[in-house]
Amino acid sequence: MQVPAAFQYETATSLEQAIELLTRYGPEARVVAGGHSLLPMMKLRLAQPEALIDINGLGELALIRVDGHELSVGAMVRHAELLASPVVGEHFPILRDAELVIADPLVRNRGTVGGSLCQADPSEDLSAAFSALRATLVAQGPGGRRTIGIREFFLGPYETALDEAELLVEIRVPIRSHASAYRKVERRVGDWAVVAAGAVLEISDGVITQAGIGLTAVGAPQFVAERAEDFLRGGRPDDEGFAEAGRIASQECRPTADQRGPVDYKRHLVGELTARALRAAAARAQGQEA
Ligand SMILES: Cc1cc2nc3c(=O)[nH]c(=O)nc-3n(C[C@H](O)[C@H](O)[C@H](O)COP(=O)(O)OP(=O)(O)OC[C@H]3O[C@@H](n4cnc5c(N)ncnc54)[C@H](O)[C@@H]3O)c2cc1C
Repeated sequence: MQVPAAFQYETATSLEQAIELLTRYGPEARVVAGGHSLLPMMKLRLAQPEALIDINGLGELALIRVDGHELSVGAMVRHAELLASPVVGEHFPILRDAELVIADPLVRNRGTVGGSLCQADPSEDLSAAFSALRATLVAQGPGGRRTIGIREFFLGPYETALDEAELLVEIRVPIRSHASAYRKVERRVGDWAVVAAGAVLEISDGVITQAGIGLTAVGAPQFVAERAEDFLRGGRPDDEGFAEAGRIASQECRPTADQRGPVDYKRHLVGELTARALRAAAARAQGQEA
């Protein structure tokens, strides 16, 4: 049986206390949220924190709110809560689509939105979905609060822009007129993505004024396909343009061969899923369910 190395365990009762504990224990301390990523890594001894700071008691981080014209998702919101949220379903179908295919109900009941982003796993679905939405992340540390654009948050696999004693507090996304969708291929239900693509479209007078394309599991820098986004902006939302955007996305990502498939297959999936997500988003913009 795999067991983690010994560690100190602390329960934070406030955000301030969590930051104080992180500061006191230093670089060898980690916060634990749902524990679904961290604990398996500890059991495999890939992570050996000297102290775990449990933030499950921080109810202030577990809210989904509409704040002015923005959706605010607390870092401790569970996957299942994001999936069940009516405001998320109405304004951000890309998040609902993604949550429907993340793991299984056991993981979704416990795993958190903040933990998913902070883990920065290259195959994480929410990282791609929130990157397509150009979300803003709010972090808090000993020096106070700061905001980080999600496209500056991911520094590389398992690496983020958070400072040592900083916590991710909330994720903010403007509620504006846009349409979105997420499409994933997995080997079996509940598995990590072979490839997944998310699309966000803002359309005005029949022209695309802004586009977001998020990709996961294919080494796309910051989980996005920027050249495909540039191509779409200013064009018409039609099948031909979507297929070309998919082709560009398939060229700009950097998949590697693994047990989920060879590089060519993954590039093909990127093209296909990007086009499908764009078509589904465009259909939703016209009030059709996709
Ligand atoms: C069987 C299984 C299947 C899965 N399938 C999928 C899938 O299909 N798609 C997918 O996207 N994901 C999948 N996951 C991953 C799952 O989404 C994540 O494990 C989980 O949501 C991470 O959140 P957590 O709350 O469990 O994080 P934890 O494991 O508690 O933490 C992860 C990391 O983030 C840090 N952290 C957590 N919260 C904060 C915070 N607020 N501020 C700063 N740092 C923080 C921790 O210190 C740790 O380093 C799967 C996981 C499992 C176990």
